[in-house]
Amino acid sequence: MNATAAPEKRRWEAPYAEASIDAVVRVPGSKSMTARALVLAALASGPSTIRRPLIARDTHLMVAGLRSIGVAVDTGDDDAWTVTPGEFRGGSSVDCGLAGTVMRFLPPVAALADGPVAFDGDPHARKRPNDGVIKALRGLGVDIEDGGRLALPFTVNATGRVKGGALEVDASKTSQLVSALLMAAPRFENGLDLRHVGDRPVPSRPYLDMVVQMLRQAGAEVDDSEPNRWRVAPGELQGREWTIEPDLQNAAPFLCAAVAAGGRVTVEGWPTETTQAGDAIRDVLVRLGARVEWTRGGLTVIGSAAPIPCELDLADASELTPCLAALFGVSEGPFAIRGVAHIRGHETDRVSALVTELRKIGADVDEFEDGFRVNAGGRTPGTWSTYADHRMAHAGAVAGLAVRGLVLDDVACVSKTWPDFAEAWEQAVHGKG
Ligand SMILES: O=C(O)C1=C[C@@H](OP(=O)(O)O)[C@@H](O)[C@H](O)C1
Ligand SMILES: C=C(OP(=O)(O)O)C(=O)O
Repeated sequence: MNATAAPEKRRWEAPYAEASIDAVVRVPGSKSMTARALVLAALASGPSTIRRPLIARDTHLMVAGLRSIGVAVDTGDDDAWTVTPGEFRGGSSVDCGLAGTVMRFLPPVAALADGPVAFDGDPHARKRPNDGVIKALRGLGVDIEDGGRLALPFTVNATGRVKGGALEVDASKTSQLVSALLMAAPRFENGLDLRHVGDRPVPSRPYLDMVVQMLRQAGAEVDDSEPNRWRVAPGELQGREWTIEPDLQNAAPFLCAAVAAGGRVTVEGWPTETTQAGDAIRDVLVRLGARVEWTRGGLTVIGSAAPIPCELDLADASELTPCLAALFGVSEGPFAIRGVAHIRGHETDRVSALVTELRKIGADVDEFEDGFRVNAGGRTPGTWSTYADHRMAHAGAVAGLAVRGLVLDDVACVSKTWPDFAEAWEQAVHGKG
């Protein structure tokens, strides 16, 4: 199997919860930390080791992209990848798949190569917003050929140097624009003084804490003391050893299962301190009435009889939207999720996709520009479409716990961040996890 290719579709009947759940789950490494560790390692002046990396399509695409511009990445040991940086080569091409991290993080790195680097991706990747990255690099003096599309496919006509300096961007469509520029900034001649000037705030802000923390760990000087402004001094990044935390976004559907089906779910190795946005699921589940406890094995959630109605603003943790929407879609309600207009630009238009699928299972749902309200849940069986989006598959799995006979039209899309998700889910629902 080609680990970077879009997977062949696979239908899957989501397991129905005949009884309450009692599972212990080990989730793979964080996509966002693995992506940042790879990029920072490539930009460093010496070799790095990445322990417990996420092994999935998005991180394989990142590795392949880095290799194509001349970075040596050894992925022979699943528990420790090693990265040996080199001069960035032009005359190469990068497949972004459907990975936001690849299509945003690699163009500023490629701008430091000695010639053109071409970027393209899956059909839907061409529809995801990338005007921010293209405009920002142009603002820094980098030539980009995009046929006027301001989106994939495009070519970065790199000359080996980026001047850097002051730059204003509108990062309201994706926080990844800021992360991308900050990581490459120490290698810009004048560093970077970046300001977000959009009308709407930057979404998914914990990811900015993550990038700043990881940059500092690699030896960069970063000043983020002013809101919406980040200053990065020019300088060398150090190679180092990175240890990747478990992915809390991917843990969230399992924790939601304890509420949807009743019972208890423990996620092993939950970090007590983290910059991961997915950590917000703990507070959300408490608000819904679940018990959330630290246990020696990790974090345990014990589901309540029925989730307590509420309205959530998930602007900072919007990847939780699909699995929570599914939980709400099979519960009494009402529940609302707001502040997530930007997820219309994720792997699919998630607001529209969730509203469509929840209505198919019989839920009464109102759609807003920035979210939706589930007035009452439903339990009608049928086909749940996943739109090539891993988190729509996670959502279908959560809904399927309560809807007997719910069939996902494709579960293979989970390969983006967790190729074995369906097996782990079946194990959690049917057997002792
Ligand atoms: O920087 C990152 O690793 C990510 C930032 C977020 O992107 P958006 O700001 O586009 O939501 C998040 O949704 C994505 O899955 C990962
Ligand atoms: C939005 C997501 O991914 P990406 O990194 O492709 O933006 C996601 O994983 O939910």
